[in-house]
Amino acid sequence: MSNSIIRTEKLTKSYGRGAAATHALRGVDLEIPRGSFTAIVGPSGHGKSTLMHLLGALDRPSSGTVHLDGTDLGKLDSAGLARFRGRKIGFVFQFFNLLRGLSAAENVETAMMLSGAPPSRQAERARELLALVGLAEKAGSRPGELSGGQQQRVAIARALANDPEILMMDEPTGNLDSAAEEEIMQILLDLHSQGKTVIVVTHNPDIARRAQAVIQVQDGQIRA
Ligand SMILES: Nc1ncnc2c1ncn2[C@@H]1O[C@H](COP(=O)(O)OP(=O)(O)OP(=O)(O)O)[C@@H](O)[C@H]1O
Repeated sequence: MSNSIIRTEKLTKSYGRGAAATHALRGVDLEIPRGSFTAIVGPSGHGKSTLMHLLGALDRPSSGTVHLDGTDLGKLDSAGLARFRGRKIGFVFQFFNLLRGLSAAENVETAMMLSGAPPSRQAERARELLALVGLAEKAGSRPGELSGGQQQRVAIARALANDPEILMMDEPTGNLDSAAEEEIMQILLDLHSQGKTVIVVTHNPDIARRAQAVIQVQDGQIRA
């Protein structure tokens, strides 16, 4: 097993065509070690989210390759890519993206719908994961009844539902106050110490300071 869980070569991504094209990534070579805690930082609009989307198989590059756990993502068709992504990666976004009409537990269970696990096991695992993020008491609450920090913890529990090796987050604390931000940070550090590979796109210097590795994206390239 390689020591890098993600490796990219000459990765580029352009949106649009011709004179109107935006060259969001312009040749990115990077490696992310298995089990590391990596922050992706850089000025707004310089390509961080685009990079995360390519690393996480949410989008395809214009050119170049991404190897994720030894698999060349460019060799997978759309269905294969979706399956691979579902197995390997849990995602957390800035605005939580929870389903408003469902309870916290049901939100976590939705991520397991395709796992084939029996519903009783899914319900049990949802409760275990909510307990892990300190929300055992709130399993029956809907997102509207939870604070921003609590909603983000539900989103983390959901991202962990299928026990992914990698957790990818785009500005997970961007919408939170500093107390909630610290709670989320502690959860991320715990997950990292349990062996998860944690990759966080962030403007938050506290997160970047506590990461093991920092990747600086500027003008669509990695700054050495
Ligand atoms: N779907 C899209 N269509 C067209 N242009 C896009 C698209 N997504 C991103 N871009 C452009 O690509 C460039 C990089 O955007 P990206 O979202 O990756 O930056 P970012 O560093 O994550 O920014 P922020 O910190 O503000 O979230 C920007 O110029 C943006 O306008």
